Amino acid sequence: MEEKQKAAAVVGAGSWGTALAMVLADNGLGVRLWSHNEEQVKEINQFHTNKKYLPGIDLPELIVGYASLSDALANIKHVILAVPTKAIREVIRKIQAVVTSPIMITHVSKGIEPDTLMRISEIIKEEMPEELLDAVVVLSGPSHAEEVSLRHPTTVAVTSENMEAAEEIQDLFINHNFRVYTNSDVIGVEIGGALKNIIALAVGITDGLGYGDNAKAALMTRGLAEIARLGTKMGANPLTFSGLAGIGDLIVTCTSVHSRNWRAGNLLGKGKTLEEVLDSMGMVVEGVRTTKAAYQLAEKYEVKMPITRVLYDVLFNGKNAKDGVEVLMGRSKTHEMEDLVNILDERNI
Ligand SMILES: NC(=O)C1=CN([C@@H]2O[C@H](COP(=O)(O)OP(=O)(O)OC[C@H]3O[C@@H](n4cnc5c(N)ncnc54)[C@H](OP(=O)(O)O)[C@@H]3O)[C@@H](O)[C@H]2O)C=CC1
Ligand SMILES: O=C(CO)COP(=O)(O)O
Repeated sequence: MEEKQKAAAVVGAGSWGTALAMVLADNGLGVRLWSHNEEQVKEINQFHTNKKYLPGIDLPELIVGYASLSDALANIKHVILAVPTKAIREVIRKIQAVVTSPIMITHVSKGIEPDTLMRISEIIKEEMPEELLDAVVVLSGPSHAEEVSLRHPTTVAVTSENMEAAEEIQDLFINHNFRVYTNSDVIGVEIGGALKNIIALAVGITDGLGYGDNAKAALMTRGLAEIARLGTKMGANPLTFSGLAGIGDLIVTCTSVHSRNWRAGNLLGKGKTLEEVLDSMGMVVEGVRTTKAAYQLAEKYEVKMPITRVLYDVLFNGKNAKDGVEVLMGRSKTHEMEDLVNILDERNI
């Protein structure tokens, strides 16, 4: 039975929200799992499953499905926000309309809003009245829901402008299967988590084209270089990109069969259109919108992001994927580290 002081709410019952609800339930918390889909709520409460998003997994009984957001959030301090980036604003507006006392929001989504170029923590702070927001925490890192739900060893990082809040969330989630580190670099953690999806799409494409591991390693390494260049120019700590939210998440997303971004890229590389691919996925492929946002960020911050630019042309301007690889391989010769070193010099790091 849920005790009021030992409960948390997870908003969004997709694969990640449900897997994280399981971690919290394993830690003894009553978890209110909100979904906008009433049928799914019934399934969670009647059968303790969420078959569409985590097939074959039995959910702990401490997880209770809620169709009413105000009931789910009543007397709750900890809210875990687990919807795709494009739904964040809409859902935050719904949350702020029903909460009456301050909440701590932990967001676990990986994206950047195109056009506004805002990170998710910035959107949350813009939409939530200050008096209702205790703190915003970000949880990110190499963590496929499918493996977390099987209680396989997983590591993530949490960050916040309020490090006491980040430590509170570390305590809430950490257990023997799910190890949580703190990191004080909010920009780096959010940029690393969002932009690795672009590179996973690109790796999926080259795998789909039949290129091998050399191409994969090249995209991952040079992809991390361009993520680090942009992130550092935006104010991130460059070391964050060698951590869980940087290289860690890049590795898992570019190499795992679970990755929706890699799978979508793979289908594109095999000749499917973007529309066909997105229709067939049934789950969010964050990297597509993030490619647009990162392309705009590269323009704004005047940072070289060749992989992002080529992927943008493949996704949105009809460029042939093989020609895109030609463009990347045919660029004028350059130094491996010089651009990042120049950015570090500009920032006196
Ligand atoms: N899956 C994973 O392993 C991981 C995912 N993430 C990140 O977590 C975020 C969520 O991803 P994930 O759970 O995988 O996505 P899924 O596609 O698995 O699920 C998304 C969930 O959000 C719901 N949703 C979509 N739009 C709205 C809306 N407007 N209002 C309310 N609910 C909505 C969906 O409902 P419906 O069923 O009706 O579509 C679904 O329940 C993404 O940013 C992703 O990058 C981060 C780490 C790991
Ligand atoms: O972020 C993830 C793993 O850390 C999930 O990646 P996908 O969205 O590509 O499945």
